[in-house]
Amino acid sequence: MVGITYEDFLDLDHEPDETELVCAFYVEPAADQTPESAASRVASESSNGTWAELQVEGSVTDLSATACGIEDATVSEGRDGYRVTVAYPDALFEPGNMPQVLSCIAGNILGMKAVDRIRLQDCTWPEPLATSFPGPQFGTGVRTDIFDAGDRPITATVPKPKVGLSTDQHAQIGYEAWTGGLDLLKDDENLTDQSFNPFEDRLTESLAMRDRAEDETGETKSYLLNVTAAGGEMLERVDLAAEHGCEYVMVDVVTTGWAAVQQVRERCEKHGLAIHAHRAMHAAFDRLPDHGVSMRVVAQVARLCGVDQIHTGTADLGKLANEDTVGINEWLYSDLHGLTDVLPMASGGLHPGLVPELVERCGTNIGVQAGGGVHGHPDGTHAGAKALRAAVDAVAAGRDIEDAAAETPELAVALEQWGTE
Ligand SMILES: O=C(O)[C@@](O)(COP(=O)(O)O)[C@H](O)[C@H](O)COP(=O)(O)O
Ligand SMILES: [Mg+2]
Repeated sequence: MVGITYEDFLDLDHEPDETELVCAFYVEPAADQTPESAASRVASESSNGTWAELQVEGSVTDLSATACGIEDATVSEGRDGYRVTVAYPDALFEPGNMPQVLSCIAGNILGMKAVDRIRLQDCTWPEPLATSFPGPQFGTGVRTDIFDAGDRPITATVPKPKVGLSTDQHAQIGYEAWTGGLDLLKDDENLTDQSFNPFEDRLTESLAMRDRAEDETGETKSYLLNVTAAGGEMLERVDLAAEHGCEYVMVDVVTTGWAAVQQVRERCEKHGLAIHAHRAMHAAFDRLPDHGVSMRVVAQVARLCGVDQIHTGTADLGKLANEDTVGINEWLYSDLHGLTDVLPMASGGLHPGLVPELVERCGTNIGVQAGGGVHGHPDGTHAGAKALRAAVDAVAAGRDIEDAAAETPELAVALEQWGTE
């Protein structure tokens, strides 16, 4: 038997091996703590230690995490902050169980009194753990596997107002957006199965309009159908989406929870459906730079769990606060032990005039969603769609948007209305 205390979880000479999950935390120790004592408490409480000395069998310590790096990283004036690196042994984790992994690295430690602030900033995922998750089926491949978009961004629109439209109105807006050149219709996050626009009616009527639009345009069109609901009900909605010939489902991954996301991934594998991840509530824990869980880690978790597309912000061009859109996108494209990549979706306050700068910052391997930026067009949805598509086509072809506006009056009106900033 050995006695383990917090101090046993600190070893600044420890070199993580390739099987360990390595996490980077931002930590502000409490007044009565040193950086070392705070770091050891982070490693202990996020693996298998606690506040009292424990007498344990030697093998138990094989599951113990190690705080193996402490660097000064003050983010806010007058507050001492540190970048604390913690290495977690593979055996601590249940393969393929994301809630269990998060209960370690983003669990009780976020509420410890030993730290005034703590934020999980980044993870380096080792092969054994990473490959115990399915990853995405399609990723950025949706641009060519589902659409014939080549190297241009795919486009999407959310009917606005967010909720309150009838099923007929919703489907009609879809028709006008699709025939205006957009690839995807997207449900808003709070539109699920309300009486004014019931789920199955919305599904069948929207897909009927989709089929008409495909016939008229000769282009593939699809629908980000929001299946978010309580566990069993959500899986039934996934089955319905497949049954009616939809290529996608949309899930709000944070409000739904990762266990449910993993269930949806399994079901989508069976049907060959792509998963669009919306992230409502993410800002509850990633907005502040010195506490919580970064959007970078949320995106990593979403990729492992198998979403094909995820909202990552507009590189600060839109209406919502964004954290490191470009860095997160690069990670979503990067190699992860052979797991498929993920298509970032830029959304939130976008309009055609912002497309050149968006692509300048994020490249073309993205999705561009505009709700207000399409339906707020002075001439309506169809014109708004034509304007957005013309902007995306022009920028993807390296053309000046003003020149494109000379050929597409709808784009000229949009630029007149909202400018290019
Ligand atoms: O409800 C909205 O605000 C949107 O539909 C955008 O509408 P607009 O195009 O009309 O702005 C999206 O939910 C946000 O973009 C989500 O935020 P994020 O992409 O940052 O996750
Ligand atoms: Mg929305």
